[in-house]
Amino acid sequence: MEWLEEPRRGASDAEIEAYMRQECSTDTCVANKEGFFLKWQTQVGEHITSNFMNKFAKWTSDEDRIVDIWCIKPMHTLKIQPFFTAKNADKSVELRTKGNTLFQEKNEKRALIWYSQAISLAPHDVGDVLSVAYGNRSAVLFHMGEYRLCLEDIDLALESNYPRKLHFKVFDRRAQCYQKLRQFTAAQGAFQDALKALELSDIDAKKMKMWTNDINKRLEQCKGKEDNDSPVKEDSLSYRLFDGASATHPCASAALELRSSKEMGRYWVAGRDIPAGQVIFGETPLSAVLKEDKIGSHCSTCFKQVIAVVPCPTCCNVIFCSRACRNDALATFHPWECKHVAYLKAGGISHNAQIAMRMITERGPKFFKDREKCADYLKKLNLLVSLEEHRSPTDFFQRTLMACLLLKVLQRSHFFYKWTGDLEAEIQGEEDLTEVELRVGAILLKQLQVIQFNAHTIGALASIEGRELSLSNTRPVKIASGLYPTMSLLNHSCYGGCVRYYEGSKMVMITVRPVLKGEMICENYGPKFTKDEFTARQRKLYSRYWFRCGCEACTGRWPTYEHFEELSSQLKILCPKCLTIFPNVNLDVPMVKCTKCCGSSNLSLIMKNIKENESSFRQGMLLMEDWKNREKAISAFTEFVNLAARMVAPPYREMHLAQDHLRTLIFTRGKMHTLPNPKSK
Ligand SMILES: C[S@@+](CC[C@H](N)C(=O)[O-])C[C@H]1O[C@@H](n2cnc3c(N)ncnc32)[C@H](O)[C@@H]1O
Repeated sequence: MEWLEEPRRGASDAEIEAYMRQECSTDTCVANKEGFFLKWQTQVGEHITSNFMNKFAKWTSDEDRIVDIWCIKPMHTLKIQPFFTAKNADKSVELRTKGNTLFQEKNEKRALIWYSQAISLAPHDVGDVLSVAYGNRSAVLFHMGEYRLCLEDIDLALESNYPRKLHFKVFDRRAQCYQKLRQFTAAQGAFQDALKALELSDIDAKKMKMWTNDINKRLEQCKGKEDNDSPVKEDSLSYRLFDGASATHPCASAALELRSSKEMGRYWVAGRDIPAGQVIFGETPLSAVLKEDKIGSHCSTCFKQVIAVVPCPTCCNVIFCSRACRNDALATFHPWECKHVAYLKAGGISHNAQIAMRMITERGPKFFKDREKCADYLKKLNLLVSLEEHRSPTDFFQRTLMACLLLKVLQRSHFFYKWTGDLEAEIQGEEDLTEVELRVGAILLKQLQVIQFNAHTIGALASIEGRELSLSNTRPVKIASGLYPTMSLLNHSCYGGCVRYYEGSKMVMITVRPVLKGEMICENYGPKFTKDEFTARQRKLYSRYWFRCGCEACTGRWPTYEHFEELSSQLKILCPKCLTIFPNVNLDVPMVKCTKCCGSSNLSLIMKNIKENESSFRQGMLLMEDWKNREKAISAFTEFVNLAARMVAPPYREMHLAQDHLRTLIFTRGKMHTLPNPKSK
């Protein structure tokens, strides 16, 4: 196995780049080098001869690669273990009791945390540990004014065997939630239920009288009142695609066209002039997975920050924000991941490998048994670059081994067949791949290649708890990563033309400068010309995405912000008629003639317009200081950019600053998250 060694001092650029490329590629496969995967890779690698590698290097199909690696006997010595935090009734009761104390002390926020942990740890199939924890948490949520979440907890408590003698309490709470939500008909029904349930309680006569009076009083308050029947629709679309939807790619604007070239692969261009501030994509991911550090705080299905945890009935590894999201996960990906995700993480597998796994588990076993569906699915995957032809045999070896590990875990999760009760026989049998297993293995391998170059981070802006809401008090946070096949066809430019924000996992892409008809629309993959030097950008892009960037910022060697001052006196002024740069402008001569269209223009008038337009920029700067004025600031910067692009060619400092601000401001359109305040306990 020939892995490149870390280059020594004095190594050539080519040697450094080749090594960096190998390391970046490994990072997309293996996240934690201390995990067991790399050790297993070394052990298996010891059994690989140069003959084997020569043959392996020649394969052009992923199925052949899987078969080859699967046939290496020593790789089957790896024992796949279920590894997950199981339920614990005693611990759950202990945590609930702590929650009770905090609630009595009116520390609702902390009580909510303890109750949620009690719920996560409570067994789902025995006694009333779970239901009582839900019932208690519903009381906290009621006091916090979270009426919808309170209603959900009451349903969950009742679903999970809440003690009959206490039903009157949760029915009364349910009725009060409806009352607060101004749903008086439902409230009256629930108060009646509470009165009936009182008969099953074991409270003494005095308390019974008190409860009956209180419930009747509240019931009276609801009579004759009109229901508020316009519940807020949370998930309605808040954007409109510029020019409507494309006929071939419904999540893209009709103003976009797909082109391709040998050097650039496929890329999107503007089919007509597109101004700044327009929505050009709105796409839901093919699959997406939460980042590891968000698993305890965000919903594994919809990625929302969770207020009241709804757990998996079996493991304590993941959380959901609602029954709907939990049920969705249980009906799709989670049963196959539940007992092994923590094991895979211990192995050190990358986030990309987790996405590859999710792409299989989400679709479920039935899907992969259907040959035609799989062929269609592969066709879709094959539309995305995998740069197969540029991969080294060692890269393929590592990626194939990772696909085999994921396949082994799927086998152990009984993805392919039902549990037979004989573990030894099962493990033995699994060494011979069935047709479906081989198909899934090959798809896993393809996915691992594709995700490397096409995955997007799903991010949001987070405010800091207890601090005033302002841009300076927010931080961008990475929530998840996913695969967006249509948007993935956007190529990179160090001077990107569009930015994104997220509505849940839906990615919305907006132009931040005008793009003329026929021009390529690019996003920025990370290295920006304003912040990163040319050589660093080139190296990063080559190592991570395997291409040499030839964007205008690279070919023109545009300066970073740090060196902009030297440029300010050399604005590249454009002919207002044909947008060609006037060469050798002399500001002392009032009229200037365009070398392309031969039109004459008044230079001092153009300069005056440029200065006037900069007042929109300054207005944007003032507006963005106030959180409430974000949309107004977006409008001011957008107006500035649209006009500036017709007067001055980049690089133009204010233009790029405005685009940076637009990026931040547009990000605030997504759902805000909160980060704990480091100063509070
Ligand atoms: C997310 S894909 C973009 C779409 C891709 N061109 C295709 O045909 O599917 C990323 C890959 O596209 C290529 N790419 C992106 N930007 C490029 C650029 N500016 N010049 C050349 N190739 C680029 C690189 O191979 C990169 O790994």
